[in-house]
Amino acid sequence: MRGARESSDLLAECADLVLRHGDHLAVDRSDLTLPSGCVVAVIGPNGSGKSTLLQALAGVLHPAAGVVRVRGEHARRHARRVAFVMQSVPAPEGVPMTVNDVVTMGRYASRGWFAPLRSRDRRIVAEAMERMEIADLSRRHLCELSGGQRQRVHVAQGLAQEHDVLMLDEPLTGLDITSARTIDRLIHEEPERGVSVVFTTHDMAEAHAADHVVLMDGRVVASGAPTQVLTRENLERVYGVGALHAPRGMFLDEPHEQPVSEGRRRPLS
Ligand SMILES: Nc1ncnc2c1ncn2[C@@H]1O[C@H](COP(=O)(O)OP(=O)(O)OP(=O)(O)O)[C@@H](O)[C@H]1O
Repeated sequence: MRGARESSDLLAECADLVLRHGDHLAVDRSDLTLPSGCVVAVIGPNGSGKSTLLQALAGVLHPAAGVVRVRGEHARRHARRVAFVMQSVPAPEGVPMTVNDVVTMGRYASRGWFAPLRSRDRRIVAEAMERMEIADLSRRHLCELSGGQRQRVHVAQGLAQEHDVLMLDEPLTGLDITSARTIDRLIHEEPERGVSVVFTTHDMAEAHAADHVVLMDGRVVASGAPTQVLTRENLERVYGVGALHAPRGMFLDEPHEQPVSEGRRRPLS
């Protein structure tokens, strides 16, 4: 696989990728190249293969055909360096785990399950909780938290790993503005710390604010800068003509309108 960029600039390369869940074809033959050190948003309708693609990039789903490379390695080999936060994990009933316990589990990926925690591990856990603004909840049980608080706990668990890629499956879905803002800020801060971020979303404004967008519809339909991907033609092809009430600035190929995002970043406020 050879693109315009050198492999060192690339987060991921997929060639002739086919992804299945058992007999079900979820992602048909697709090629994809993702740049490193930036924010990648994966968008598309329900069932279009966004989560499935993320699972393959995270190395937890093996391709039925084709190759997925992350930082030049087979995705499975790179999986240890990926913090993967799944979509709305339910709180386990009757399991008395505190927020601190759950975030600390993030350390086991690199420390192993039985190695005693060192002060560095505790510091990393504390910092992850600070960043997700859940330090005051650290002694609360997971089942006592709201959905948004729980989502922040799971993101903090991902942050507590030694990761160079953060993958988040619909991290903002169903969240109140405080939780969404905290996670949104983190998504856009991570590249400054050398971490690449890939997340799935249904939020068009979040896609506009990303550095790179992948549009899915049972395969990769388009991939590139938001201005190249979020065009009227592409979005109508995937979501259907006239299916969307298009707010001002939704189609980035219509320059007479003011884009939702200006510059690299459009923080939630
Ligand atoms: N574990 C599974 N077993 C069988 N089929 C699955 C499984 N997970 C997903 N699928 C199917 O694979 C296809 C892609 O699903 P996927 O979850 O990747 O879509 P998505 O774009 O993330 O959807 P959503 O926006 O609704 O979360 C869908 O048709 C879905 O029904």
